[in-house]
Amino acid sequence: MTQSKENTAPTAPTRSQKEKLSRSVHIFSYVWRYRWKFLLSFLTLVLSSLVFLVIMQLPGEAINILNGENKYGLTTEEVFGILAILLVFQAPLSFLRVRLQAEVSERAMASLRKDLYTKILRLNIPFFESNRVGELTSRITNDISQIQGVFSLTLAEFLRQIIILLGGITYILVTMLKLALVSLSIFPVVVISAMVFGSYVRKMTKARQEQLAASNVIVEESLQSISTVKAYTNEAFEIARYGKSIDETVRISLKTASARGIFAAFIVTVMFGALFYIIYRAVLLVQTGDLPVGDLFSFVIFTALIGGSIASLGNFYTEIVSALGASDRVIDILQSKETEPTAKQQPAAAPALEGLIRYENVHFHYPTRPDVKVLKGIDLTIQPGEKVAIVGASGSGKSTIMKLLLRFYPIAEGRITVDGQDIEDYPLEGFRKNLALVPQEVLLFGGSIRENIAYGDLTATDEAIREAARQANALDFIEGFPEGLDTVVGDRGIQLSGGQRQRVAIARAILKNPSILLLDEATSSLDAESERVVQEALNRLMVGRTSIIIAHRLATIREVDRIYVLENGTIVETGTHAELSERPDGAYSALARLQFQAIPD
Ligand SMILES: Nc1ncnc2c1ncn2[C@@H]1O[C@H](COP(=O)(O)OP(=O)(O)OP(=O)(O)O)[C@@H](O)[C@H]1O
Repeated sequence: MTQSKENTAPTAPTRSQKEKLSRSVHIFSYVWRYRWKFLLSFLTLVLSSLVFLVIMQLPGEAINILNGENKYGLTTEEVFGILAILLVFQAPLSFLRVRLQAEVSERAMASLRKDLYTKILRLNIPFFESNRVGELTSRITNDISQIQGVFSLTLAEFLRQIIILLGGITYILVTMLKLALVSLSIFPVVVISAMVFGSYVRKMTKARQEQLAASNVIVEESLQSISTVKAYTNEAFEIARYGKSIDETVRISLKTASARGIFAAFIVTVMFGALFYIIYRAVLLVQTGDLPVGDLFSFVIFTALIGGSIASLGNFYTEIVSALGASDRVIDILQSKETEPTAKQQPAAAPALEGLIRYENVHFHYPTRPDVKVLKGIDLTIQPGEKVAIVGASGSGKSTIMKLLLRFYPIAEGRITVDGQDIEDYPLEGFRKNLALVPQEVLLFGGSIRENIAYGDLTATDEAIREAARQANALDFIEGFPEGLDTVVGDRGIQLSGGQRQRVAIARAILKNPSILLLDEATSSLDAESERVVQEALNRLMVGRTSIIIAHRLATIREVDRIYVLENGTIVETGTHAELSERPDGAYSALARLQFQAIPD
């Protein structure tokens, strides 16, 4: 039961911003690995911002010199000379800053992405059942991009704007106190009202994004199962669903646009109104001789800089807050405890198993559905090299028996032993190396056929891959393609038929050379010829290995050593095909009759 509780992670618990901030230290540790470059980039940022502030004072000073009111005792040539030197000086600073920031953020986020992916792959199967794959991918792509945005740009720009803000205020306070006091009494009012307004607009923008994301999910889902959509002629239904969702996006967008429009009008009127009022006061000061004209010029420049930096702070705040949310979600996964034991925790050596399999009173329910008992006391013994089949109605628990042997889930009660030892006691990776699974629906990875076969043994030689393909009866059709083993399959390549895909999967299993073989027979029947070549390949694959076959068609399992008939999670009959067929009232005969009726040929 505790298991199922844990499974609800990582649909993040709501945390306060403060908690998120302290948790994000973990993400910061990735950046801190490059601390010298990180600090150097900040140093160049501070320097270039200060240089920028100095540069901005010089045009005003030039005007003061024109009017004979110069403050620093410099000539026009000297002012422009300093300007030129500063411009040249800031050039390498700017370059270094951009380059260092990119380097730190790219490298740090690359390590974070790798760690996150490693972690996700090590999570156990129940975790994947309680989390949508789309959400997990979005952690690696969108969330980390958002965090990267903060480290590559936002933090630096934020700091730069703060420096400009503080530097600018200090400058006008020191050089023109009276005027500064006028503007500082007006600015905060404007800024605070802008911020309140801004936060409303941001909230609406977020709602729009979420609605748009919901629409995209519709596109994604329908395209993923496009053949189902078409087979059920549900195009019109999907179009209507998408249309409705998009219309909602438009509605929210327009509401946001109204708010943004009012905001824009407000900013233009109030901000510029305030600015002009301040300039008006400044002109009065010039008229009374209290302010040099050049200072008025500088004042306008600095007020604009201060205004600009205040306006940008709100945006940075939003970006930082949403990156905190993103990092919180990433950390949830990084710290999730639902991992499989890795080689680091257990000795990695792969035991060479004989393949004596024993289920002892195995009871099981899925962690996500603790109330539904799927297996109710399974007992069975399979000798090394034996071939057995499990048959039974859909949902009776056949696949579950296999999944337990693969150690996808912890067993509730009872145990499974292989070669006399509890499977839980073997190092997981080493244990699984002894098993190969040929699944019902073979999904190939995008890539060449060669890569797909080599998935069974990444170190296999070309010769071994070819031999495996030959034994799997796959070499002929592979060589029929102009590119042979290098033929690309999957989304961007050629689509293989069901029988061809199965033979690639068989070749993969042959290459893995396991002592235990798990065959989940395809439900969809192949045509007679494909069926024959696939069956032949399977027979070859099973020689000398303990094999468990989930059979959907009884015709394919006449030759097995033993058949187990499963009903509602219990084994109700055991025997060879001949033995079981002799019991006309038995469960096996009933299944056989059902199939005979279903396929009347
Ligand atoms: N991941 C899962 N989470 C929760 N319940 C599951 C899960 N997988 C299977 N079940 C349930 O467990 C029961 C047994 O499923 P299982 O897949 O083992 O049956 P099966 O005999 O292999 O069926 P089929 O012949 O249709 O493949 C079913 O009631 C199913 O709904």
